[in-house]
Amino acid sequence: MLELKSLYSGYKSAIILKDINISIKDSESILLIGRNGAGKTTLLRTILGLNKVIDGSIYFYGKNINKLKPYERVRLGLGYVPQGRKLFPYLTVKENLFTAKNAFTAKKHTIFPNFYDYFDYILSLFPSLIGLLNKTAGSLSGGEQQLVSLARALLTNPKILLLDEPFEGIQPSIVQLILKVLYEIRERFRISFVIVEHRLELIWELIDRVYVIDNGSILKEAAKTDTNIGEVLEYIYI
Ligand SMILES: Nc1ncnc2c1ncn2[C@@H]1O[C@H](COP(=O)(O)OP(=O)(O)OP(=O)(O)O)[C@@H](O)[C@H]1O
Repeated sequence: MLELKSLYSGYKSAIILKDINISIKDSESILLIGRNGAGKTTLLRTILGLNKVIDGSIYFYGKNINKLKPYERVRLGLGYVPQGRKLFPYLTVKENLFTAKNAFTAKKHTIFPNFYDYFDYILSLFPSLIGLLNKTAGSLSGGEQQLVSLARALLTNPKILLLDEPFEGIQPSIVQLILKVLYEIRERFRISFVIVEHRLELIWELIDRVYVIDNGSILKEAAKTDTNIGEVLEYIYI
């Protein structure tokens, strides 16, 4: 489904990611771990097109998407829940959620052909957002904003969802709600996840493979069922 081949990327001032090779099959999910500044966020941003590919390729269902703009990638099926939510603070919650509409209609949803039916379904997963629809996103708490960010990404109808530290600074009841939603959408729509998270106990059931990123390169990788998985997970403590 998603393949990164000898990928180099970074910022104008520096090459951060070096020779990244990752391959994700349909309905498979991965965890990215690594110390602060290792390049995890840069990797998610590069997959989404927010950082330019310097060398190498990104394939999505066999199509090279290197040159596509972020909105075009979202229309193909890449969803993103960025670190720090990145909502439009002066737009209402409803307006933030409706920014997903064009990406939704760009492709067929297997169960919900109509955006408004799908919108009602997604809202039913986040009942606490119903009373907040007309509030500005910037006036919400951090946890509520994270729910809006996740709901917005889901409304684009992603085939793969990139989640950058989705539980950072979130209270336990909202952490549990986010997990419940992720389990439900995985069961129902078989979507894949790329998760950056250091609290293994939260996401262990959701993932199939772990990659350790260090200084912009992949240092180790293992499937959950591999015998060396314990050795790979030790890097979470570094
Ligand atoms: N806008 C930028 N311009 C230049 N360098 C940047 C920029 N943003 C990040 N970097 C650098 O890129 C490197 C990787 O940062 P990145 O945010 O991808 O790491 P990370 O693994 O996600 O870290 P964390 O766990 O702290 O979120 C760091 O050295 C960082 O300083």
